[in-house]
Amino acid sequence: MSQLSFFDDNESLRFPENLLEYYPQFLDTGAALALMNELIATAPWKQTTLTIHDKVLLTPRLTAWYGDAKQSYRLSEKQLDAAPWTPALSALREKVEAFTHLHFNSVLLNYYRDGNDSVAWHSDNEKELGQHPHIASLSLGQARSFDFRHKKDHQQKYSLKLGNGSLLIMKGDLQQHWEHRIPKSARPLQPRINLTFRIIY
Ligand SMILES: O=C(O)CCC(=O)C(=O)O
Ligand SMILES: [Fe+2]
Repeated sequence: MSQLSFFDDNESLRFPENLLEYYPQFLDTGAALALMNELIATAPWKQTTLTIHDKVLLTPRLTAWYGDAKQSYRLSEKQLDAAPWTPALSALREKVEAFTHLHFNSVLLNYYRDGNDSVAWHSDNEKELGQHPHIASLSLGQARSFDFRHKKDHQQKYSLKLGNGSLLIMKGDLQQHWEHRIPKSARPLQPRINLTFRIIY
């Protein structure tokens, strides 16, 4: 499978390949859109809350969580119960595992309904994920910008468009030294679902 290069004419714009791999066509267009529509209709979507400066706000996206039995995981201080794998998500997990040679025991789904939905700067560095987690991130539907920046030097900043059917592998020191986000868009955008396959210890 072809991997998109992070090389640019300007050598300094090159993102370290030991931290990210991007495969634009992991799923074909039709399969990716069909899966998105199935997930929109069937996943146990929840909108959680977050507290900023003593204000309780709704998280600007919907989430759902699937995993092996007895899998529990603290996400943003919230204990989420993992739903059992569905046939479609089991098949997808097998495809991701065959490609990455990793075994994932859970998947977090994010549903961005339109350009107002987003995820703020963060890193996935919960201790349950281990020191240098491999996270396989599959995107369905609307292409969205994925920004990342160095935690100690925000000038070191990159952006990548995550297209329909693409697979992004996050690995190495990425969660330790970098943070990422999906920004809001002023333009009207179609729905997008992102699935992050994770290994919870
Ligand atoms: O939607 C995405 O591509 C990223 C989601 C994300 O960063 C997360 O779930 O931790
Ligand atoms: Fe993340």
